[in-house]
Amino acid sequence: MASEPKIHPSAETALLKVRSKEIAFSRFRVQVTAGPDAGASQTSDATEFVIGTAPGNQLILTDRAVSRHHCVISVTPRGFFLRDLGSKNGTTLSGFRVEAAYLLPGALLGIGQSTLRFEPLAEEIREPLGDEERYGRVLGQSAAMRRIFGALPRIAASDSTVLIEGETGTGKGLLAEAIHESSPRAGGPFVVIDCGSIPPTLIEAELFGHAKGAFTGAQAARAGAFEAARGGTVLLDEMGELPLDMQPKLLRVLEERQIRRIGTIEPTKLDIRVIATTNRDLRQEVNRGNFRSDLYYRLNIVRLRVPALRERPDDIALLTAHFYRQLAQGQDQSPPGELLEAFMRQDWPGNVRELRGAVERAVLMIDPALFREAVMGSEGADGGAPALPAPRDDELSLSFREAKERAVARWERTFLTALVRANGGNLSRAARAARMDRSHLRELLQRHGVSATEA
Ligand SMILES: Nc1ncnc2c1ncn2[C@@H]1O[C@H](COP(=O)(O)OP(=O)(O)OP(=O)(O)O)[C@@H](O)[C@H]1O
Repeated sequence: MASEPKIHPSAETALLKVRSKEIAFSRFRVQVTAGPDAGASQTSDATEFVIGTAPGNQLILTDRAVSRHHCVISVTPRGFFLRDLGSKNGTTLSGFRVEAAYLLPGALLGIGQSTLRFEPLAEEIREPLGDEERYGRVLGQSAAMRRIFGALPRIAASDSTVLIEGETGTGKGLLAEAIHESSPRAGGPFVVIDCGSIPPTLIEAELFGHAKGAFTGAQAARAGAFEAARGGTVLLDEMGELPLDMQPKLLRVLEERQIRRIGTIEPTKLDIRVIATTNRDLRQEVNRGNFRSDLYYRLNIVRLRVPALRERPDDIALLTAHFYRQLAQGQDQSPPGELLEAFMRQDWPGNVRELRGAVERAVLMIDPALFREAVMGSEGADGGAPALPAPRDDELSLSFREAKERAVARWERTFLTALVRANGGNLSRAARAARMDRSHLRELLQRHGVSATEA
């Protein structure tokens, strides 16, 4: 993602104001002054304004040299931020090609054959901020998260398709689950389909199911994930990874609300709600030809963008305290001040997931008993090798994905500690023994707080 340049501080705050119960942001107008759409003009009514030829954009142009989702203008605390969305012919500002820039009043943008004039208005739009610092199991006290919490009750009550965007580890999956749990479908199933991890050859059968004998190995009829989610919600996780040839089939399901198992002719009616998550900008994927525009349009009914943790440092203390309470089992329940201070200074490229891992390591370092338990595990049946720890009671209420994530992290730590110990604390020997790349092992050890000597 393009880094945001600094602008004069006086231009800040006027654009996006956070008050105790609401957030207010300035409106602006974009007018086409030259090109095939000359005379067209549009005023913003949200914090994002997308310009391109696809339906669903805020300003839709017919100019054939313009991409489907060409560029976006966002209202940020620092200014009106213009970003090219990987368009084919690029975006210019006063004759210079730009990836991203802050716009000043009267700025002239060049896209395709068209020239557009940007003008801020003296009007503002207000949106409510939630009072609560949580929604279901999703915590947050930053304005960005409270803005999402403010919108969620309405979103959860509806049956609309939701697209959740955000970097890895920002909590998209947790948010999707919270929407399901506070929706009228809460009593129904919540089925997660990880589009990124199912091999392309299996994905159709996983989603739609199959009839008996539909292909070699199909000994019995089997329902797919969509049928399993009847009366509930389907989470299409990592939607951007869905192979292109599957996309029209999924589009049909969303449009017709019915599926056909592989090998059957009769359609089955579905009563499901769809939530999709992605850590890619699907608009860029549409421009690149990796994602179908019509499917994006179908998914993009309600769009939520979960900000990266570095964009909402106000959440770090709350999340650290929460994870600390969860993990420190019976110890002094508040995280040490120095830990918080150190955490506040970090960038967290792995977002909340990385923060959780760091808290877990810190807790283990502080409590030798917990550390021993994690390292020794319970004795396995295979002659004393540390077994994968059994799930803790509190983990049984987690989603399968989350519980597995935690178990794998614990197993990794157990394995690495034993590996380093068995090799006299020597990194190179340990890497050779485990047939691992030395720098990869070093990185893993650092992540888990296990030390080894470099020599
Ligand atoms: N706001 C939050 N409050 C409490 N826990 C959170 C929050 N955000 C994330 N987490 C925790 O962080 C971890 C990662 O969250 P999650 O799997 O939902 O992220 P994601 O954005 O879906 O990641 P990916 O794109 O990699 O699938 C989980 O353990 C989740 O419970």
